[in-house]
Amino acid sequence: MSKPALLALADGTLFHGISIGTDGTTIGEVVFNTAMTGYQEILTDPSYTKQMITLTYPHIGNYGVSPEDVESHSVFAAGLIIRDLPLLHSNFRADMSLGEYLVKNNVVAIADIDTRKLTRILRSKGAQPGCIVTGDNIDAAAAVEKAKSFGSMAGQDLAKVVTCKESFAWTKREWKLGAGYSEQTNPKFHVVAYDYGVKYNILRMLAERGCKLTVVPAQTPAADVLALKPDGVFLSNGPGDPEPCDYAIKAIQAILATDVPVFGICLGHQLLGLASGAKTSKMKFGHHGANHPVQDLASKHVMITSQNHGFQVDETSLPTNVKVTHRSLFDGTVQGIALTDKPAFSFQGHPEASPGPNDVAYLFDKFIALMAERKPA
Ligand SMILES: NC(=O)CC[C@H](N)C(=O)O
Repeated sequence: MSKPALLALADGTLFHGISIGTDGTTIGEVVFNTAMTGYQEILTDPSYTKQMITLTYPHIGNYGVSPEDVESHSVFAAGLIIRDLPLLHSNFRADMSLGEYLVKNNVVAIADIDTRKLTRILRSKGAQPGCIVTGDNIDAAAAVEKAKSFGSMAGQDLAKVVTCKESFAWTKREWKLGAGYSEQTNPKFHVVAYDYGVKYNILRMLAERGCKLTVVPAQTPAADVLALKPDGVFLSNGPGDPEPCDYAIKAIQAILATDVPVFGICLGHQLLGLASGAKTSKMKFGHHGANHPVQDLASKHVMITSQNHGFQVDETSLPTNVKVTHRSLFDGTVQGIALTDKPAFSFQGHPEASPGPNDVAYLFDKFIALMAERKPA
């Protein structure tokens, strides 16, 4: 028999359901994600630190979990909120069910709640703190108070919390059916990647395109990075608010003073914006999903993209040497920028997908082309 569970929002709304993960209490910012698949990649994306994810697709867990489908070394999401966990999963790659995985990874999670109602609340009022409690005799008023105690994501520097402790090398390439992951044994470029909470598929896609990578902790000074003589510097995705990451902004400014190509994704995009003199702000409920249309303003192509962010680069704050390259067709917000006087550009969504469509993978090729231009074969 499943134990009861309660999701309490800071505004006092209560959702009664069942516990499908570990027993306990968790708090975080409640967001909704519209991806239909990819729950394991989402749970292990470090950008979700301190966030509880509502998946709007009603059946979550159909294909179980696989040890190969992780985006980092562990689960980072603060909790999972779903409509229905199927009794059975079916997938030749799976080694356990989603429920078993949640217990094994100490994730507090709730199912059997009206996720459509919850999403409508988050959409109209904005993302807000929540608390999941499991067990009998739950004190709902105490759960609402716990939710409120979370405060806001604004002002929280979480990149330095989730980053690697020491630098490491990465050579693993993209996953292929029948072959799994292979190694990059003949690299042409050396990329130093700042780890603000990096997703593995970004590293895999760079390795696939001929890079060997040195992943460095978020607070590594620019001088140490430049001493590694990189052909390019990558700024990763990551959790929290970009604005308090002053060490990163300072390091990026020092790297921009050279002619080394720079590519940023998500938090890395926001940090490139801040380092260039732009401002960032918190969005109402952000973008989380795998079905967001974004336009490349140069080619006019519209791509369906993977998204996961709650902050944005403010267009009106952009200095004259930064141009907008991509725009969200949902709300018109900035989705990509490029410096006009430096080989530096960034994307707000997730070109590495995982989960999601691969429409924006060409940005990795663009980064490779910038490095190749500077370092002819
Ligand atoms: N995926 C990310 O890198 C997210 C960036 C940032 N934490 C935001 O929420 O906007």
